[in-house]
Amino acid sequence: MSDKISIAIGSDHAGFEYKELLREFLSAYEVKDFGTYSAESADYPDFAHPVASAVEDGGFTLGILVCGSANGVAITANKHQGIRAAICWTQEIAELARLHNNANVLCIPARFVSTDAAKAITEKFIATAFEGGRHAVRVGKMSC
Ligand SMILES: O=C(CO)[C@H](O)[C@H](O)[C@H](O)COP(=O)(O)O
Repeated sequence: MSDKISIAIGSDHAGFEYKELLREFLSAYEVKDFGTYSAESADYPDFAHPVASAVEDGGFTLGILVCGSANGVAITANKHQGIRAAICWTQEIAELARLHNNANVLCIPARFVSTDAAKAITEKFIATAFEGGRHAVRVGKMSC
């Protein structure tokens, strides 16, 4: 994994513990934590929007968002024009999200994957590059 990659990370209460673990796991990278900062109940858009904006603005290479199902953070992040947020629950899905979809925000469903799986998914997502070619044509047709 390259140390030039910068990562914006965020979660709600359901993803808080996983976010903290991932932050430690990603200590070799430049990581900015956009909250939440405790396990107290919180609203996922309050963290998904800032992470998505940070990636959309070009300040960070990738984003990582964690909530219970990952649906809320993914739906929110995908409202941003420059964002391709993908829900990943296996390493294989994470690899495909990068290879084929050039996903730039990884969304992890904390209530449905183990902490070890979350780390492996994150590692795969970061380590995999976009394949381009026919996939670039398709990704280019995503915006409306
Ligand atoms: O999964 C989520 C959104 O897609 C959130 O993390 C919440 O956990 C979910 O909405 C359930 O809310 P709760 O307050 O934790 O019951």
